[in-house]
Amino acid sequence: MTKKYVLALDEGTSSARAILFDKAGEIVSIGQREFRQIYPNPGWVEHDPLEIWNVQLSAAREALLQANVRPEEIAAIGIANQRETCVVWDIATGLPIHNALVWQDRRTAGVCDELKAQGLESYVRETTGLVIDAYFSGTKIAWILDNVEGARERAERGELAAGTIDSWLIWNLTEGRAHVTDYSNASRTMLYDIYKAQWDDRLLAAVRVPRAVLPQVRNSSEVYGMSAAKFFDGVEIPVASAVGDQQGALFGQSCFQPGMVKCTYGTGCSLLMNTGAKPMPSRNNLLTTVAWGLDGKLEYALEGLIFTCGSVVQWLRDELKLIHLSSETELAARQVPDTNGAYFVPAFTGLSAPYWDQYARGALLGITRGTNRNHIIRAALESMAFQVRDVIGCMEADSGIALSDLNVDGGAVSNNFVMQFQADLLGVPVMRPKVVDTTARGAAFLAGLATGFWADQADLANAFALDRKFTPTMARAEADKRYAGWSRAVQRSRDWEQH
Ligand SMILES: Nc1ncnc2c1ncn2[C@@H]1O[C@H](COP(=O)(O)OP(=O)(O)O)[C@@H](O)[C@H]1O
Ligand SMILES: O=P(O)(O)OC[C@H](O)CO
Repeated sequence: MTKKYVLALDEGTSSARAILFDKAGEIVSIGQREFRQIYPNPGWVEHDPLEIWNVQLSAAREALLQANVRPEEIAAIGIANQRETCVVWDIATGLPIHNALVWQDRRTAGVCDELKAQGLESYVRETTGLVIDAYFSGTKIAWILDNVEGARERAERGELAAGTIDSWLIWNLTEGRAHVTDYSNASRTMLYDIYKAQWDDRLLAAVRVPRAVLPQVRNSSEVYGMSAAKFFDGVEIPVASAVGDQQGALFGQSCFQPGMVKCTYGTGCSLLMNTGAKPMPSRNNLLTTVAWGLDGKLEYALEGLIFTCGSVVQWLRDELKLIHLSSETELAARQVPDTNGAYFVPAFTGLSAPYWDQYARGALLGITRGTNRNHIIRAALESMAFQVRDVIGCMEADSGIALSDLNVDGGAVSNNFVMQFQADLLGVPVMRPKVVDTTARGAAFLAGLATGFWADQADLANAFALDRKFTPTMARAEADKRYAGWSRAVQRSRDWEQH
């Protein structure tokens, strides 16, 4: 039977999506399921790994059903995952020993302070390209081993497996036949030497993660195993890619050349600049990370990561109940010409790039008796764009490349107000593609390349089709004035949580 499609599993922070792509790189159908966000304590965020696996599988089946596609027609399955979120499970039963600790979870902030006190900061940066922060997986894996009775001993005996969500999904899809991850996901653990492409013994010892629990690190585009027959009507499908979702978006936007940048507005936001075959160290608190590994060769990226982006809108909806639907924010923001001097710093889980302040907390500043609902909604939306401007400034300084335009994607780019404000603030056009599910497209491309569905990257380089270009209209002086207010607001939110 001719293979007509690739199935991408996009396991994000808020939902699990499954998207079928055809040979032209166009979307054929989408299955999507949300899953529970679990907040056991302030600053703690968990997901139920079994729920993730179940919703991901049903999203995949839904995508097939919707388009009336038979499993035999699928060339490969690719995976793009929320990164850093980690699971520890029992090899014999395949059951998790604890909920997944999500990338947003701050419970290991104190451990990170200790690692800094041990003087490991420059070593971590020079080895992993990262800063020491609770965001990364390493200290989360150690926390689970230390807090589930008997787990550490069992881990040392090789009875447990740990991994990011890609590993967890591959393990389940292959029914335990593969315990693997890819270079891009490994590079988010704070345990992986991105220069030598191997787990780093000094960091494994310092963070206290036994090597035995870790997955084998493989190419981002490679067949890791076949999905078990029972999942797709008796048909086994090659599981052929794994990539961190942000890196997946870089690939899905066909940013294959050094200097190309994409910005994904999801729950969090991540800007990645392709820096080619050499890691580019940052002097401005950005991260150096693996973009992907192909045929044993690593390519790298510079990353500006923003913890809280689209989730401000979920917060307005679910906690403040200022809106019923995310899309209402656009209309509300347009009701007012500006925020009336208000700034919202969404440091719900501390501040990431370029501040890396674990103890910053959210702040609403500059409010007066005249501040209304629309001003607050507008300030929340503007915060996404201000944070992106923070990062772009650092990226330009590090790379010496001035941004000419910004390629965007992710769930929040449907908000035209945010996109226009972003263009105004940066003073460059914002380019929104027709396919904003670029994360999934990256995973599909990588899986399709591994199985010969697409011949090579050149086949994919022209896949970018523009939906809308947002051109800056705000005077530069006005944009700079508003940005200066943002910078002052950020300073007020810093080092708030007592520690
Ligand atoms: N119209 C909108 N305006 C602003 N934000 C939105 C809008 N629609 C969705 N979002 C935000 O986009 C995020 C979801 O984007 P998505 O790329 O699906 O995220 P993830 O991959 O993290 O699950 C949510 O945080 C949501 O609040
Ligand atoms: O789920 P997303 O798309 O917000 O992505 C989360 C990032 O991968 C976290 O590093």
